[in-house]
Amino acid sequence: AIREIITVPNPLLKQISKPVEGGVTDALRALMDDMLETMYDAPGIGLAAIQIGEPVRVIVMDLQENEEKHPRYFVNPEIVWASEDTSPYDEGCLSVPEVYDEVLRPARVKIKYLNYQGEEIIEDADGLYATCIQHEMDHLNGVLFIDHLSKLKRDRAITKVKKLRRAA
Ligand SMILES: O=C(O)C[C@@H](Cc1ccccc1)C(=O)SCC(=O)c1ccccc1
Ligand SMILES: [Zn+2]
Repeated sequence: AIREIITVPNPLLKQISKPVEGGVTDALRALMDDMLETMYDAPGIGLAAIQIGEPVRVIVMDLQENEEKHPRYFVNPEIVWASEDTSPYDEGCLSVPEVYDEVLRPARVKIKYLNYQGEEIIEDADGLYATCIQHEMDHLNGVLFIDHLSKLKRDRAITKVKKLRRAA
């Protein structure tokens, strides 16, 4: 089912999400299916469970490379290594609609997570995959991409989203 995406300002988005206990169950897979459906509908390329109000450490992603659907699921993801060198990207966020700004993040990361089947995966990420997984991992720690910007830019972003909401 398509779920409502929480937008700023909302204290829920600042919560630290809790690790999933008890492995990847059918109930957890149902949540990940809802997250993916919600993400495609938005549309977006990633979604953290907290963005639909579920404070658990679960992320879905589909970078939609060359138009094929390639969904990825991450349960209890961890960044186990990050490169010194960084790369900029004009990020957006479904919880901060119609705001885009440049964020610098490590260019490459090594991640460890459980996949849809509950298998442990260790994987290297670079490019948009690296940028997106770090953006989603921030969500699990209550951090939004605008928290990496100046206070001035952050306040302007929140003011802009408030105006959008009134107009809706
Ligand atoms: O809020 C989110 O986590 C989703 C966010 C993920 C993200 C985008 C860009 C850089 C880092 C992380 C989005 O998907 S915003 C929407 C967006 O960027 C997009 C939407 C449709 C097609 C392609 C990109
Ligand atoms: Zn986001």
